[in-house]
Amino acid sequence: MQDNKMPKVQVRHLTKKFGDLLVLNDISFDVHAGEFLCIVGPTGCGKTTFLNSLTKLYEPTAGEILLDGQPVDLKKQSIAYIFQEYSTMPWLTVEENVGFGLDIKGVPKEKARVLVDEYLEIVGLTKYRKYYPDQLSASMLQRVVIARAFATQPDLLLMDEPYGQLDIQLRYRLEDELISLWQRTGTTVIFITHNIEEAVYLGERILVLTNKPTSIKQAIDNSLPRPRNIASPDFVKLRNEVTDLIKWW
Ligand SMILES: Nc1ncnc2c1ncn2[C@@H]1O[C@H](COP(=O)(O)OP(=O)(O)OP(=O)(O)O)[C@@H](O)[C@H]1O
Repeated sequence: MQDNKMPKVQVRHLTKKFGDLLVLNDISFDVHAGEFLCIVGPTGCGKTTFLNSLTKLYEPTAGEILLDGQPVDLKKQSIAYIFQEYSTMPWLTVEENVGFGLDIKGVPKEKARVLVDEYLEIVGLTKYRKYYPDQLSASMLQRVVIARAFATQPDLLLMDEPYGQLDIQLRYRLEDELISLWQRTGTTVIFITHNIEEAVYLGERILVLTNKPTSIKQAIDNSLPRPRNIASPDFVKLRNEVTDLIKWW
């Protein structure tokens, strides 16, 4: 049986060097099951290196990352990854794109069909299930990617600046949809962004990173009630606190 108190992710003394370049410098933190954690840090501080260490693309120079108390093993544990570039497959329809991760995981066809239907419905794409990516708008493409990630019911969802290129209105809408999916599914999410307002809008906790060699400058709890209002005095106060911590300029 799973220990409910055990953190979902345990990062212990994670250090990563490329040759002589020290990028991640002895980083330790936990992510709780079902938490939405935002990480903000300056350009080039090693956010992608951190995610690549989580997904085992890079071996840490020192330290370790545990998922559910075990060293990450992608054969047994699933990590979904959403980044800025739309990673839809142009030769597959919307429903095939959403089902792709389930196929890879070997989910039986009937169960996969039910999950695809459910997640298409949640993101409002049921009507477009037979469309191909080049027939969709930017927001619809992003919804396909989100539906595909959540449908696999991952142990952990990593998001790397997914809305960095989108216009602001669309970003707000997609952020709200993301929060409602997260609340509905209880998925553990690590969300990386340069955007302080986005981090305060989304995160239950915000890790602020330093410049390279990167360590954690501060972890800030964010218990602002949802839905959050970016113009409310409490929101602005917290956003200013995070901004003050980040003297990148
Ligand atoms: N495979 C690699 N080999 C050598 N150096 C690398 C490698 N990957 C990353 N680096 C270096 O590590 C540092 C951190 O890069 P990384 O891409 O992780 O930063 P980032 O915080 O994600 O950047 P950005 O904010 O631009 O997305 C950079 O100085 C980069 O040049």
